[in-house]
Amino acid sequence: MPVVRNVSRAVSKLLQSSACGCGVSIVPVRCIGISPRQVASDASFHSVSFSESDHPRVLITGGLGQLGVGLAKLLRKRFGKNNVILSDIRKPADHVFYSGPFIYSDILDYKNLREIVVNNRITWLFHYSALLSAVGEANVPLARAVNITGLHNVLDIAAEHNLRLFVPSTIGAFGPTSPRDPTPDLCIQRPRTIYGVSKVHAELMGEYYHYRYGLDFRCLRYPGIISADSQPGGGTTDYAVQIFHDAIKTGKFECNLKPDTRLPMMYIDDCLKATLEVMEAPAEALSMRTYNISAMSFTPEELAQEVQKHVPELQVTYNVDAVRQAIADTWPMNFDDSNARRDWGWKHDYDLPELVSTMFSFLGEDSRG
Ligand SMILES: NC(=O)c1ccc[n+]([C@@H]2O[C@H](COP(=O)([O-])OP(=O)(O)OC[C@H]3O[C@@H](n4cnc5c(N)ncnc54)[C@H](O)[C@@H]3O)[C@@H](O)[C@H]2O)c1
Ligand SMILES: C[C@@H](O)[C@H](N)C(=O)O
Repeated sequence: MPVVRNVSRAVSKLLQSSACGCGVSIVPVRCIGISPRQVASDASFHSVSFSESDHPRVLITGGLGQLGVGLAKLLRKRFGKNNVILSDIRKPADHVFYSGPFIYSDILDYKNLREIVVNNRITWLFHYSALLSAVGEANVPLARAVNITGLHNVLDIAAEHNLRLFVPSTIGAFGPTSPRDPTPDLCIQRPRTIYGVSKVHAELMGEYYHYRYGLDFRCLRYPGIISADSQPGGGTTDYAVQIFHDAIKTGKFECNLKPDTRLPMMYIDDCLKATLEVMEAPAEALSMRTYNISAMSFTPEELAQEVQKHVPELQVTYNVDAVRQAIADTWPMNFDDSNARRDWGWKHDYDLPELVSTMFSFLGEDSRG
C-alpha cells in the first residue's frame, strides 16, 4: 500500500509540474521498446546538442499539398536549401523535385519515418499530412488513419528525438456549440467532422506530450488558406481559391456555399509567415501551445464583389453543396487571435483588397480570354 501511495504521489507531482522547467526524461512507451533499432535513438541525442547558431534540420510531411511547397521555399530561404526536406506519398512535379531535397515518406510507416528523422538528423518537423474537411467526410476510415494514427507516429518520433514539432490545426476544430463570432482560443470544441475531431485530438495530444514529456509542440489554428500557385486539397473553403481561376478562365463561377456564409480566411504568405514566427518564438513567450491566427473574414458574396473590381464581367451563381454547407455553418465566422498578437507579435499583412489584387497579379489578369 505505501508503495502504491508513493508511486501515485510521484505521478501526480510529475503531472503538476511544467515540462519546460523540470527536465522530465520519460519518453512515450513506444520509444523505450526493446527493438535493436532503438539503440540508434542514442545517436539522435546529437540533435539535442544542436546549437542555437546552427540552422535547424527540417522535415515537412505531406509537403506536396496546398501549403507544403510554399513552406519549403520560405524555410529554404531562411535555413539553406539542403536543410529542408520535403516529403509526401505523391510523386513531385519536376520543378519541386529539382528545387531541393525530396523524400518519400508515408506517415503511417512509423519505422520509415523514424529512419528519415535519424538519418537526416532532423531537429524541426512540420507535420502537414492530413485529409481535409470535405475529403475526410468522403473517406472517414482513411481520414482517421492519416489524421489520428499518423499524428501518433509523429508525436512519438518527435518526443523520442527531441524535435520541435509544428502541427497545424484549423477553424474546423470548432463546432456548432462553439462561440462563432468571434471564436476565442479557449472555448467549447465539439466539431462534427472527422477532420475537426482529429484536429482537436492533435491539439490535445500535442499539449499533453508537451506537459508530460517536454515535447516542444507548437500549433496554429489556420483559417481557410488562399494561394495562387497551389491547389487546395478538398476542403470547405476551396471555393475562395477556385473563384480566381474561374474568373480568369471562363468569367463564370459556380459557388458551392451560400452567398452569406462567413468564414475566416488568410493569404498563404501570412499563414507561412506566422508558422515560421511561432516556430522561432522563444519558448518563454508562448503562454499557450495552440493559437488562433486571423487575417480577414468574408462571405462568397463579398469576395465576388472584390473579384468583380478586377473582372467586372464575372458571373457568379450558387449551387450549394450540402456537405460543405453543413460544415461551414458550424465553423467560426470570425477568429479572435489576440493571444497570438500579444504573445509573439503576430500581425497579418493581407486584408481582402490586397489578397485579391495579389492573386490576380500572380495569376495574370491578362491571361483572360
Ligand atoms: N489549406 C488550408 O486551408 C488549411 C487550413 C487549415 C489547416 N490546414 C492544415 O495544414 C496542413 C496542410 O494543408 P494542405 O492544404 O497543404 O493539405 P493538402 O490536402 O493540400 O495536402 C496534404 C498532403 O498530405 C499528403 N498525405 C496524405 N496521406 C499521407 C500519408 N499517409 N503520408 C504522408 N503524406 C500524406 C497528401 O498526399 C497531400 O499532399 C494540413 O494539416 C491541414 O489540415 C490547411
Ligand atoms: C479550413 C481548412 O482546414 C481547410 N481549408 C478546409 O476547408 O477543410
